[in-house]
Amino acid sequence: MKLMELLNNTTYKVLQGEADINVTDIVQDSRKVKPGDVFVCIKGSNMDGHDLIPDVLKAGVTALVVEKEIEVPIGITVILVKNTRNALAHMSCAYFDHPAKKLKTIGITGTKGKTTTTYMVKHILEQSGIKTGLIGTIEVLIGEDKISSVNTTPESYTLQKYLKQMVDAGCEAVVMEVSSQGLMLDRVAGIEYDYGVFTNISPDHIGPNEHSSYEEYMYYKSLLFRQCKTGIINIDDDNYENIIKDHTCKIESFGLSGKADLRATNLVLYRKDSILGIRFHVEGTMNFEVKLNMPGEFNVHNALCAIAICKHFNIQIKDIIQSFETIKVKGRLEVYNTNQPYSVIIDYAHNEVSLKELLSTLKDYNPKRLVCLFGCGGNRSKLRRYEMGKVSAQLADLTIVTSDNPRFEEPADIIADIVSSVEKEKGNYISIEDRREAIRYCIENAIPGDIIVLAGKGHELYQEIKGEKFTMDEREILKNVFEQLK
Ligand SMILES: CC(=O)N[C@H]1[C@@H](OP(=O)(O)OP(=O)(O)OC[C@H]2O[C@@H](n3ccc(=O)[nH]c3=O)[C@H](O)[C@@H]2O)O[C@H](CO)[C@@H](O)[C@@H]1O[C@H](C)C(=O)N[C@@H](C)C(=O)N[C@H](CCC(=O)O)C(=O)O
Ligand SMILES: Nc1ncnc2c1ncn2[C@@H]1O[C@H](COP(=O)(O)OP(=O)(O)OP(=O)(O)O)[C@@H](O)[C@H]1O
Ligand SMILES: N[C@H](CCC[C@H](N)C(=O)O)C(=O)O
Ligand SMILES: [Mg+2]
Repeated sequence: MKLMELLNNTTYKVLQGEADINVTDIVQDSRKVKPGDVFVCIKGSNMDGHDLIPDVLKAGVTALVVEKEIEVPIGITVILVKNTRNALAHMSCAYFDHPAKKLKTIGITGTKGKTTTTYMVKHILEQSGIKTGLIGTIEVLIGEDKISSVNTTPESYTLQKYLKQMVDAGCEAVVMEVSSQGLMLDRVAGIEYDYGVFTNISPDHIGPNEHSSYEEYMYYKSLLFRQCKTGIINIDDDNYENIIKDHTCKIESFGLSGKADLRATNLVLYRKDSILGIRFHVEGTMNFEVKLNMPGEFNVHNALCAIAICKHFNIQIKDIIQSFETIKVKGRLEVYNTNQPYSVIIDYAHNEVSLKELLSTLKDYNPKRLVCLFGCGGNRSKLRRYEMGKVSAQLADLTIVTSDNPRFEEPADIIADIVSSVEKEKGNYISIEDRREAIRYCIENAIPGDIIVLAGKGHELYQEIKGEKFTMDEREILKNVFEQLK
């Protein structure tokens, strides 16, 4: 493909050579270049691509895209742009022939609920025969293909490649998580979303390599509403006005508030044997009753958000109703059917805020006992241990302290950190280092009416110990324990 065609939507200056040349591929990782490629130099958090120019020249690249003036041998084309990440995104759109324009695109941003809502949308759309690709924290789904994710929002070239694969696989729509880092680092530049969606915002992702302040975090999330046609927002969030500040799209809202265009009313928690869920009424631009097969009041927001999106796809109400009766999102308030008079839930809550929200919403079901099993990741913030220990001691009737990816730390040391704060709060607890044994203990000692939460691992299918990932699926562990109990 001609380099100048790739640069069609980018402002650039030719520093050396010619833009009217053929290039084979666009690459931003020196370890992946091949002769004939154009190398885009990106300054990252660990490495500056401009410093790797001698390596890529040796590997035979034809052209370089840079954001600072550099000197290289004659014969190589050098293109100067203001921002190489942005140029990479626009060049990738062109290279894959603008796949986003061939799909109905839904981008979801917010601190919590993105992953859950994407799966709800996919489930509803596919229930009505609309083939839908998905991109997010857990995986990328393209037809029958599943690719594990590295980032929630992939880097632009990879993202455009996935979108092209979706078009080729016959998808009509894509639903994807758009992280604030994705917006900040131009991973989604060049896409004009049909629907930009805001779930909620609270302080998170602030620190080295992420955002410098809450204001900055909010600012980057707000950018989605300058690159979509319709914005669908949670009007119950205190910060929604900051998020849609300077928006360029049409705005629609959802929420529990009477001002929302699409509202949920008459929320009723339900519990039948081991199954937990919530019923509510949808009012406003649509009107019907939903029985959601997932517990938790915040899932009403996620479900309402999914309905507000799917409304644009002319879905029949009966398909929406049916989807919510069968929905299951891997590791997000995933109710494991125990066939016993107590409930077991697998969830991804792995910090103070999510654990607090999770335990609080489950308490509304008036369990006989709320049992919370969790550990904390090794080589991660130590603060998490004290905070999660405190929350569990305050809200759960029994805390089972165990392991969650100890990585290079001693599991017993992590457990001791957590226990110190559970004890400080006078929480009722026991500790069992081996997570399998801890789960077994919970089930063997369950009493009717209990809600048992396995928190922190969610969709993860491994336990990481000393650099090695050992297979571990909490669903399998539960299945084995229940079989042995028969
Ligand atoms: C801080 C950050 O965002 N890092 C991401 C970023 O790496 P980076 O820009 O720092 O890259 P770098 O390693 O400094 O390298 C700079 C450049 O040199 C190149 N390079 C590097 C080494 C080399 O030998 N040769 C070479 O050419 C690199 O390809 C790159 O072009 O680009 C990588 C490839 O696209 C990402 O995988 C990586 O995400 C890391 C794993 C990460 O943890 N990111 C987090 C902060 C993140 O993005 N999280 C959000 C939200 C998660 C959520 O809440 O759900 C997400 O969307 O995932
Ligand atoms: N709307 C919501 N509000 C608050 N908490 C939520 C909401 N939805 C889900 N949660 C809780 O947060 C956890 C993560 O939810 P989910 O994966 O859907 O969010 P996310 O925005 O994709 O998060 P991440 O940035 O961690 O990928 C869930 O396991 C649940 O405990
Ligand atoms: N993105 C988070 C996920 C944590 C999940 C938990 N299971 C753990 O490993 O601590 C992290 O890497 O800190
Ligand atoms: Mg996510």
